[in-house]
Amino acid sequence: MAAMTAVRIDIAEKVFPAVAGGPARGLYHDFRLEVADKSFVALLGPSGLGKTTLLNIVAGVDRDFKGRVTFESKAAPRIGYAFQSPRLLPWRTVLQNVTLPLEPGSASAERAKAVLAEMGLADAHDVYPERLSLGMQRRVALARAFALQPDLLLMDEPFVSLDEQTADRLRDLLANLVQRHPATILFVTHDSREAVRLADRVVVLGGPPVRIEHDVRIELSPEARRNAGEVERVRGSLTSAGPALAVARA
Ligand SMILES: Nc1ncnc2c1ncn2[C@@H]1O[C@H](COP(=O)(O)OP(=O)(O)OP(=O)(O)O)[C@@H](O)[C@H]1O
Repeated sequence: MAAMTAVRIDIAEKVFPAVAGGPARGLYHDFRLEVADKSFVALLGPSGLGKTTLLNIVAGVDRDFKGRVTFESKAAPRIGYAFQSPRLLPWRTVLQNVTLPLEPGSASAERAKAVLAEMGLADAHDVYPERLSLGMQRRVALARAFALQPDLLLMDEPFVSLDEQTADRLRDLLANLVQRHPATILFVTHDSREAVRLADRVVVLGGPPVRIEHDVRIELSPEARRNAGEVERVRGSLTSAGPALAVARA
């Protein structure tokens, strides 16, 4: 049975108007992307192409475009957004940062504590963000995103500017979170290894205007995803695959 679609993105036109004598920037023209329910889709593409703009459009933060974003299940879905920087409130504790976007109540607090425990942060509830390493702050940001139980989770290079070991540990934590709490995820990255390691579908973008150059299904076991050689093999096939060709390997 075909997977249910969670989100249909249809951008007929997205242009940033000219500023200070520079040219207008036409980023999107007749762009379409359908995201299946509970799928983990990595969007891979060069810097400045328009990936963050796409997430902002899907999040409803940027409404200045022609087209529409349709959520199949709900008219008002809950959308989580994890950014390049963790964006924690410095005057709130770790637990307060995670509970803040949730509905007040003991169920929310318990859920926040449970996700923090999954992230190895059970002892850090009362700590203020400035006392945490960047890696730990990123873990809090992930806990905050998952505690929200979003219908759609948007992630914009959430592991950028970390050392490789810390980034890899966070990728493991994210993969474990997704296994336990299945979610529909749109994950922007420059890093094709990261895309293959985490996603079940990698959409390689080119342009401008942004177009889908390759759309590749990744069917790797959790063990294979932790195997650098296996990730490298699939990564190598990403851009050799024709448009909309599936690379499948159990
Ligand atoms: N508010 C804005 N006004 C004008 N131009 C903008 C605005 N926001 C982004 N841009 C331009 O649009 C282009 C796409 O930006 P965007 O941040 O979406 O790219 P990106 O693919 O996410 O890049 P990166 O991977 O470097 O984060 C860039 O050239 C950027 O300078």
